[in-house]
Amino acid sequence: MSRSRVQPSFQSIRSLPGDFHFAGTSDHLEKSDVGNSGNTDVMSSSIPENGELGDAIVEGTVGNMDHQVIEDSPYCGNALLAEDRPSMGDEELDSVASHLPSISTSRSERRWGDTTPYAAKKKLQSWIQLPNGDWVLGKNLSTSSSESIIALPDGKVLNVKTESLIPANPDILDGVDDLMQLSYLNEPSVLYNLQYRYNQDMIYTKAGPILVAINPFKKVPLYGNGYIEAYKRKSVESPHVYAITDTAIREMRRDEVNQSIIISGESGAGKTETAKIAMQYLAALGGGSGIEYEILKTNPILEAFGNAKTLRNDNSSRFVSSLFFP
Ligand SMILES: Nc1ncnc2c1ncn2[C@@H]1O[C@H](COP(=O)(O)OP(=O)(O)OP(=O)(O)O)[C@@H](O)[C@H]1O
Repeated sequence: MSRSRVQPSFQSIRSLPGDFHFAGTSDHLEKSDVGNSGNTDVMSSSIPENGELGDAIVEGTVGNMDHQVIEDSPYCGNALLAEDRPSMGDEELDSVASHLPSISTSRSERRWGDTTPYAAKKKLQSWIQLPNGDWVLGKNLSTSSSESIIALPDGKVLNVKTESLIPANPDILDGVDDLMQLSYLNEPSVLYNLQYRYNQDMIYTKAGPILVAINPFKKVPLYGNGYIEAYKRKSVESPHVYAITDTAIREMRRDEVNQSIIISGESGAGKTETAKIAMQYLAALGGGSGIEYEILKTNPILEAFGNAKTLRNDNSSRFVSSLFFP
């Protein structure tokens, strides 16, 4: 898998739903000349709301804190002004930034800032939510506790409220197979990671013990006997329904306790298909008579009677509702 950063055109992610706002709202943006940059929708119905990290404040206990600021600490309140930045390339952006009004705040104000000054100093990137709800990845040029200057991939430079910035993860974490590995676990970072993997047909991603599946609405080369054998032998570790099913069956045998796999998602998310993929794995593990496969083959007949076309799903399962709510 390529670890290079996705091209700028992919770096705008639409946030769903439309009425959802968690950090800054659109009024944090002081320039509204940012157009829509190529959006790619990602299923986000099951994505948790932003878990804002990095709000911790380290308080000194001895002496005068003003003299004890550790510059490299992410909790250091030192604002970084445009003129303080090292000139490592980006000359064009630097010159644009220098024409923007200088942003500076008092030391006491800066001390209580979050990790954003640290991100700016290290020339890290941040997510910014545009008025239309899209997330876009920008490069921190300078920041203070109240305002920051951000360069967008399309070359535009924005002056935004610092509190509206969401820290982005370093490039090396692009496409990690477990969201737990992300340094910053927030909505745009999760969406970006899922989209990055989805673009490479990696529709499964772990979130700790949970498996997140993005419905590909197309055939993906992730199933079949070869894969089943590989997961049985544990020769692959990529997140997969087969891996979840394998763990369940092994733990059932080991602990002699029944196991459950809970599959949830909105209509059309792929629950039924996922359940069928899990049953395919169980049938293969069962080996033996092949009766398992015969049972699985009856699915289309059952679906012909029990499924219905709905607005959200051409093949919506209606069995469960009729079972529990006759
Ligand atoms: N892993 C997959 N690979 C390819 N296509 C898939 C996959 N999962 C789902 N799909 C596609 O999405 C469609 C809807 O999936 P599915 O019927 O499983 O949704 P559901 O969550 O069970 O919906 P409902 O709650 O309405 O029954 C499928 O008919 C199929 O076209």
